[in-house]
Amino acid sequence: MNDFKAVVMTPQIYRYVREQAGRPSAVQEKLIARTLELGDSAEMQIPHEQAVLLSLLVRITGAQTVVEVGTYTGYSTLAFAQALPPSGKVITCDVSTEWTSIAEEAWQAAGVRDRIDLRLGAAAQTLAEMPEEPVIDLVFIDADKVGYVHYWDLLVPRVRQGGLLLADNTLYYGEAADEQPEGNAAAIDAFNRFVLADTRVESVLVPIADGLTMARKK
Ligand SMILES: C[S@@+](CC[C@H](N)C(=O)[O-])C[C@H]1O[C@@H](n2cnc3c(N)ncnc32)[C@H](O)[C@@H]1O
Repeated sequence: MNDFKAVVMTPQIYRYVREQAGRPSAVQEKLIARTLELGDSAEMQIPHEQAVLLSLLVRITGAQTVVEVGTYTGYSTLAFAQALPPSGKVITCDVSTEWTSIAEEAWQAAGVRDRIDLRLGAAAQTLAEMPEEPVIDLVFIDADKVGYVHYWDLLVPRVRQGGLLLADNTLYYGEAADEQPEGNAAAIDAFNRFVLADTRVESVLVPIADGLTMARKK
């Protein structure tokens, strides 16, 4: 077995990867453009190929109930909602009315607003207030990096057996792999170690976009 079997990403290879994900819809194009107008924060939006993966995961797992931590302008929420059956629901948590009002316009335009339950407030409190029954099919953690371990601990008991947990930015620009990561990269490295040691799940870190940890609850 090769010790090193990975493609080192270049702009040309990345363009090729993006082409394989197909084109964003008109609503997605508009949301990407509107988000870019926000300036630096736009880098928080997941790339389109990752949104395609999130939609596929909803369809493959047959998820009905999705919980997302970190809405921003709603690109990932939209990917979940569009893949859900009409009876499905995405509960999405954020603290920003400015960013989520942009999201709400896009969800409305895509005709999926009624599948989305936006909860404004600190995610730790929002999640703690959810019933403790294991009814969630899929979770996506994509908010403040120092909160990941706590969000994970609040969510694992609420996910059904066989359910899927996803966490974004688990490479953190590659800095999580530094010998002595700092700041958010250190928080992500601590999260990655926590997940690896968590006997409630089986997991893998997939090097798509900024790194996506995927875990199945045992
Ligand atoms: C990386 S962005 C989410 C990107 C989004 N998933 C997308 O695809 O466009 C992180 C979001 O987490 C939110 N956030 C940060 N700290 C939070 C907290 N304590 N509780 C809830 N949301 C928080 C921010 O307001 C921001 O919108």
